Amino acid sequence: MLRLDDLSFGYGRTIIGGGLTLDLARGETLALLGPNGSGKTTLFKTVLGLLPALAGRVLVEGADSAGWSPGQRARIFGYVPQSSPGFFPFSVAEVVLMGRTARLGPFAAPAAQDRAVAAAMLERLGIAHLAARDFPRISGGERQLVLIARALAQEPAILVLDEPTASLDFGNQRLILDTVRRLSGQGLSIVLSTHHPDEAFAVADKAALLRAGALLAAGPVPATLTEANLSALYGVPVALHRVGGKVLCV
Ligand SMILES: Nc1ncnc2c1ncn2[C@@H]1O[C@H](COP(=O)(O)OP(=O)(O)OP(=O)(O)O)[C@@H](O)[C@H]1O
Repeated sequence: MLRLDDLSFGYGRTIIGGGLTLDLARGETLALLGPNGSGKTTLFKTVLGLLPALAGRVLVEGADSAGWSPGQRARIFGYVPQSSPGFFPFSVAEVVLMGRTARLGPFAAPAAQDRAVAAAMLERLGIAHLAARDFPRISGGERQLVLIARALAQEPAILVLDEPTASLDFGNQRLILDTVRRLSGQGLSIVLSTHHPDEAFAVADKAALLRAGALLAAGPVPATLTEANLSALYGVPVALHRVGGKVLCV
């Protein structure tokens, strides 16, 4: 579905990272981990086409995405950026409907079909009851679900989530992770960044460890999220404990 082929990324002439080769199949979830400033968001923006690749390629089902229009990209990639306060002065239903913009022609207004898709995405995420609520007045966890619904309203093949659980309480973190798991089970490919290896163990099939813009390790979670790799990534001793079928990172 998605292949990063020897990709370099950065801002203008400033290279933040390079030499990345990664693969993501349909329905797979990839967790990207790395210290602050290691280049996770810059990499995401490059994959999404918000920044041009400085070298290498972003391939979607074998096709190089370099020349794609924003509309073409929006039909492949749904993006939920790092959490932001509830600044949209709109209802939840309107925020989700905005996700249909990429599917509309120039100057076209949303049609009944677009409203139906938006409503279906609210249902899919279990938040249909919030439709009429003011987006700025719902909880942080609910807002994150609404933003995921908005990205899904684009009907993308790949969902990119930048630290989707940051600033959420424990229960809402769980809610978002369960949602990620469910969506990948429905065939969506998902790339997410996180500062919590536990989360990668909980939801991801693959992990990529980014240190100073370079891949320290990448591959299936059990082989990649090892004590040695995580200790090297974060520069502190990391121990993994298995408790009730889950892996906890200490
Ligand atoms: N617009 C920009 N121009 C130049 N450099 C930038 C720009 N935005 C970010 N950087 C730099 O790029 C590097 C990587 O930043 P990035 O935000 O991609 O890291 P990150 O891994 O997502 O960090 P965090 O975990 O803290 O969110 C940092 O050194 C940052 O200062």
